[in-house]
Amino acid sequence: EEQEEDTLRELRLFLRSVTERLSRDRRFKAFTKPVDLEEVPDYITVIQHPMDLSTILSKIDLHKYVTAREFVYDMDLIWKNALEYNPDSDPADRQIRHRACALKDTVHAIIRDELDEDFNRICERIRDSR
Ligand SMILES: Cc1noc(C)c1-c1cc(NS(=O)(=O)c2ccccc2)cc(C(=O)O)c1
Repeated sequence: EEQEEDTLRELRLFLRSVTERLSRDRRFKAFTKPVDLEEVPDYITVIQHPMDLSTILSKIDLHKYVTAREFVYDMDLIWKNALEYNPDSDPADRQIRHRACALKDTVHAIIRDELDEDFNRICERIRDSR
C-alpha cells in the first residue's frame, strides 16, 4: 500500500546516494562501467555474472531492489569478480585487487553506519510479503 511505496522510495534515495558517492571516488573508476568485452575479450568466459556501478544505478531506477541486502549482493559481485579475474601478482592485478578490497570495505562501512536497522527490517518485511 502507500506506506510501502513511501518506504521503497526512501530506500531508492539512499541506495542512489551510496552508488553515486562510490562512482565519484577515483579509486573505483574501473568499476563505474561494465568491463569492455572488446578490451577484455575473455572476461565473459571467466566471470558468469558481470556487475558495475552504472548497472546498479539502472537497477535502482527499475525498482529491482526492495532491500539493502539485494543491493549489497550486487555490490559484492563487483569486487568479487575483480578479485577472481585479477588473481596474479603483477602490479596491475594487485592494484585492482586493492581497489576491490577498498570497495568492499567502503560499501559495508556505509551500510553499517548509515542504514537504520528498523528501516531495514521494514524493507525485509515488505520483501517477505511479496
Ligand atoms: C574492472 C575490471 N575487472 O577486470 C578488469 C581487467 C577490469 C578493468 C577493465 C578496464 N578496462 S575497460 O575498458 O573494461 C574499463 C574502462 C573504464 C571503466 C570501466 C571499464 C580497466 C581497468 C582499470 O583498472 O583501469 C580494469
